[in-house]
Amino acid sequence: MTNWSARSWRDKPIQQQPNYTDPDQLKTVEHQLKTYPPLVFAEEIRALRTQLGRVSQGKGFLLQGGDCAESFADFNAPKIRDTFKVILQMAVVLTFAGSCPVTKVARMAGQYAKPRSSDLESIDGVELPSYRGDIINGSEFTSAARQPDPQRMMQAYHHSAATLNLLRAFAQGGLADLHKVHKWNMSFVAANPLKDQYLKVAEQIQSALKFMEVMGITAETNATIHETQLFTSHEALLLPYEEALTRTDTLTGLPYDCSAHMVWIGERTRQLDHAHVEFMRGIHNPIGVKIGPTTKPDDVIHLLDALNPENEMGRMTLITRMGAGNLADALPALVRRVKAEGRHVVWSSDPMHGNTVKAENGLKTRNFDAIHQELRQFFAVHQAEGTYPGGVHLEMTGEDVTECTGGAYQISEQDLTQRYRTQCDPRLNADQVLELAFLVADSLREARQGRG
Ligand SMILES: O=C[C@H](O)[C@H](O)COP(=O)(O)O
Ligand SMILES: C=C(OP(=O)(O)O)C(=O)O
Ligand SMILES: [Mn+2]
Repeated sequence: MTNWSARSWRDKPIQQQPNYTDPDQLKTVEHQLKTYPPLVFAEEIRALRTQLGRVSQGKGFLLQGGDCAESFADFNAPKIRDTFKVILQMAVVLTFAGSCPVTKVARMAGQYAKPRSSDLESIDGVELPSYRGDIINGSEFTSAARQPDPQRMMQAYHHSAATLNLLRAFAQGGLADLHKVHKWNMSFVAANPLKDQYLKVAEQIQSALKFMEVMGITAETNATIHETQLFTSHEALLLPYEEALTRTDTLTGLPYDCSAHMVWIGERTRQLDHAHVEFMRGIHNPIGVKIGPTTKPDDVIHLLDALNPENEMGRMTLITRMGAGNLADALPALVRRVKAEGRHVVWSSDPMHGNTVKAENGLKTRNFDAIHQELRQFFAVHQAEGTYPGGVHLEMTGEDVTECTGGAYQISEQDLTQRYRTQCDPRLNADQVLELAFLVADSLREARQGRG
């Protein structure tokens, strides 16, 4: 790797960073973080890369999801448990529909830094710096809270460590038992106003589980029924933090960003000659890049050249976030070019960020039908181009929030104020996530027809 170091990004232009006023305080925090244990182990990161390599070949599916922004205030076991549960519930439906392994990657245990459209927020004539995620500043609309504070990086580290600890316990300690997860899904279906739509798939899963049980494949005899593997991810936006957690793996001698298994570059910070691309090109994690509706085929190829010059499998996930109205026009040219050049990528769909609208009461929201439509179009484009729709990337929570409109419970714009709790963007609630899983089950089944 030519002229790369974990700090070489510092010589490049950079977007979306806080202005820390006390450079000594920042240095102290960075120094401290560099001495702390990594949050994840390089061998786990390689395991995820291997799985994503299989996904890129059409032999699996990627499910990535969680909060838009995790919050320090909302940091508790039920919240972590409920999001974990809903990721697993969705994964069971997709595993069955696709007849393939589903790689689960949470936007958790580190999703604390946010890029913003505007540097300033103004309320009733008062203007303050925008909230940029709990790792940077506070969301309360006061001048004190909005000051970026480097100490928040330490808090983010400790919150991430505790979250990971609980996720690992849930994944291995019995909460991921396939039968349990399926029972939750049956309860979801039974209570849902549109249950007739979802019942068929749920009953098919029920029969498959029954068949396995009769054949002697049970939680007692088979660990895969009882346990699962959940990886973590976040947008690697705050580079002083990511640099401090980048470590040289003793087994391979290669640098890994050990703040999470997978990290991604956002739509706003993926300029080729800027700091984020520079940082990401040198770490050996699997990485994602968000791809918006104005992206040109050349842009994608240049990004792949910079970030994956050896065209290694499992390294790159292209996360398209086009908007339901744009995807059918914008995606085919990108897919064709990547295919023509024989590049190995996982194509994943983020149907959230291109579908954000402002409700009449001023709250940011997204409509369930637009989200579903973008996903359907994503599958349709790949079907038409003979490429593989490899994953979905969702902003979601296990909580019963009212942030996205629509779905079987027909959340209206007026309902949004009831339980609007997000720190940043509107998330699908548990019911909406599962509905989406059942609705895309058919598209996934079709996409996977004839694949091993
Ligand atoms: O999560 C993504 C971005 O941070 C978010 O969509 C930006 O939102 P904004 O347009 O309110 O700044
Ligand atoms: C900031 C995000 O997305 P994008 O970069 O696609 O806007 C996000 O995933 O929260
Ligand atoms: Mn978001």
